[in-house]
Amino acid sequence: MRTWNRGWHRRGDWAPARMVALCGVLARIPSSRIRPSLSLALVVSAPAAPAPPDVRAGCYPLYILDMANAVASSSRDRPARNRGSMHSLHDPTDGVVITNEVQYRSRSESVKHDTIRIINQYEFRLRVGKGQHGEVYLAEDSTKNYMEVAVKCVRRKNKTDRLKKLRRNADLPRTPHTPLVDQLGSTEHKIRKEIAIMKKLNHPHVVRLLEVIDDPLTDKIYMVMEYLGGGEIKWRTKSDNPLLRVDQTRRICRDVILGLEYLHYQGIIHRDIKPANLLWTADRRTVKISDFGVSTFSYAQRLAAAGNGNIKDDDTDPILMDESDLSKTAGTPMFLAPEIVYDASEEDVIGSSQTSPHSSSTLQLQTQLQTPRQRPQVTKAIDIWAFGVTLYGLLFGILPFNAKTEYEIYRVIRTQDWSVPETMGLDQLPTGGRYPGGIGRRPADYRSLPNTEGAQVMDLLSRLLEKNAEKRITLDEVKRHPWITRDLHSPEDWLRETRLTRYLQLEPTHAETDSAMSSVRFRWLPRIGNRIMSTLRNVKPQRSFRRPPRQHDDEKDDVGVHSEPHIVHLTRHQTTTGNPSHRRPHHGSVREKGKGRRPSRQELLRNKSTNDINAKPGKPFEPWAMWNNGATPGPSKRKSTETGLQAQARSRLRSGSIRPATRPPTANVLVRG
Ligand SMILES: Nc1ncnc2c1ncn2[C@@H]1O[C@H](COP(=O)(O)OP(=O)(O)OP(=O)(O)O)[C@@H](O)[C@H]1O
Repeated sequence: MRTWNRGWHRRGDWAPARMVALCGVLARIPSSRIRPSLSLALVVSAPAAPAPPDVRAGCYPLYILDMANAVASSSRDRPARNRGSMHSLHDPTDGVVITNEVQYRSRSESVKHDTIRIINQYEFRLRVGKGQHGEVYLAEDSTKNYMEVAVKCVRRKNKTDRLKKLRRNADLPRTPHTPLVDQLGSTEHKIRKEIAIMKKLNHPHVVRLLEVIDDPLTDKIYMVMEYLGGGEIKWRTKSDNPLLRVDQTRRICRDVILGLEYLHYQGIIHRDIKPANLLWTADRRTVKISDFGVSTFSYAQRLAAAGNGNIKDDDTDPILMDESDLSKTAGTPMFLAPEIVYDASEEDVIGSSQTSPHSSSTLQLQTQLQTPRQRPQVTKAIDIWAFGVTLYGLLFGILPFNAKTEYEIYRVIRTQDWSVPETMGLDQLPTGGRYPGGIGRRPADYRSLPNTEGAQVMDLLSRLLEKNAEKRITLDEVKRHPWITRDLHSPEDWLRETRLTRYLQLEPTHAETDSAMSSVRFRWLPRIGNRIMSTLRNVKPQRSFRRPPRQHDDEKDDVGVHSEPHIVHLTRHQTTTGNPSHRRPHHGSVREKGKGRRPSRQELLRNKSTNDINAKPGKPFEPWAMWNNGATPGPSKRKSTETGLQAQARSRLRSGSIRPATRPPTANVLVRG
């Protein structure tokens, strides 16, 4: 094996015939023996080899895995049982583990006589959600002290894919120019795009992808994510009244703004911001943006946000480069921005005099709404609109634009103004009416706004729900808006501590990824590992998207800079509380397995989010205190904010009924699906 490696490396060329011959040889070697060293060597020692047209999630480890799979899957009859050790790789660019081998097992539970499904190291507990494309399960990672994770199981192909394939001429030859959607089928393309997007993301207010289990021999792809135990944000009662207090809504908004700001910096337009895609952590202190199923990567936006020198190589991933999706109507109708549902046949200046059934009689709105003459560009501003619709929903328990049919909703979004009820939030604060500064007027300077909650939030809403995308408020302005910073002791501190650059400093350096890779991949093959790493370094030149020189950091910025992302998030929150006793010393790169200490569950729960920046020492922040004060449903109703299944999962986990005291590996049955 070593001789081959040396030979390829020295010659530097790559004859296809040699490749075919080699594949034939490799196919006869048990797959467990050829991974991962050979597959890696195949790629890195063949720099001239063109990337195959069906590069999937784009980053080279997947490409590598595809090559390995091409070889491995040629021996389709290999028994699953003989596969040997799991084949997992860390993607050095983002730390997400890519596993291209699935082992299905099951175990009967001694207590309830349930059968536990096990996929690789993940023990499946309960289904916590079901989306359009797949199901999401609560699972536990047996290799990480039974840490809870969410596993999204998605079928590669669905019925519509098959129908589409039948309609197309399936025998047309593939060329490098064949669109990826045609090569992969639209469902698989969507999953791979979602994965490629999620792999780029690492932020405290964005759900983190931990592992992708993608075995070409199975029809499902598994996305292992951090588990958000608090479930979706519940925002309205059955009778369409708000469920959240106004200050709770503001805290949620602050988290979402920070998450969105990061997404946009990464060039990602989420396209489906709505309460159902905002998930609470188990302690309900932090909200994270989830569901990137219809998200799009915009290279132009990434360039504009990050600057040329800061673009990573994986930003040119072919699956991400397809921006044609942007013009398509995707997302949830009531949250769509006017520029998405633009209709050129409509008059461009529309006089509307609509009043919603919820508006007060003093608010007979007469307004001239201008829609642009030309089809406006679809940009990240659509997320800001959707955020505005979300804010409206959280405040009032209803949505600003509604109608009976989808077509009618789009017309309302394009042409009509919105109105407001007299009160907002569960605490029924007065709104003061839709136009605090007079009908149609919006002060240029926030300081001229009346200093009331109602006047400020109306101003923010009217800037978010601005029909002309070019005039819509930017996220940076939203962050500084007086309603967003209203209850902060020091808005300047908050703005400084939540600066985007602070998260970007957490990007792993080459040294960290190198050590992470060598500890995971090449512990048993150091020489090959070193050679591969040095080749990779040449292939992926060092970029400037790294920590800026330390002398420019102020003291607060220093906190958490070297920590592993999950810990750093907490450190950032600890910093925001200003409580130095919570600060965690640096442990160096936690990516180096076994080094540094992982935080205990108690520590994780103790940490606070930006939400509670005002929490006073000794008085723990409790965003859900309202549930206990008698005016609102009692503690048991607290569970109403969880999905039924999540509540069920929680109580079963608490009672211990779904986790035996010991975990004997009884009756491991391989049930390949
Ligand atoms: N990381 C997570 N932690 C906890 N629950 C989750 C997580 N991710 C998703 N869920 C739950 O599963 C549900 C479905 O997940 P998701 O929205 O990602 O699936 P989907 O197929 O993309 O759905 P959609 O139809 O909205 O596109 C969510 O509404 C949420 O309740």
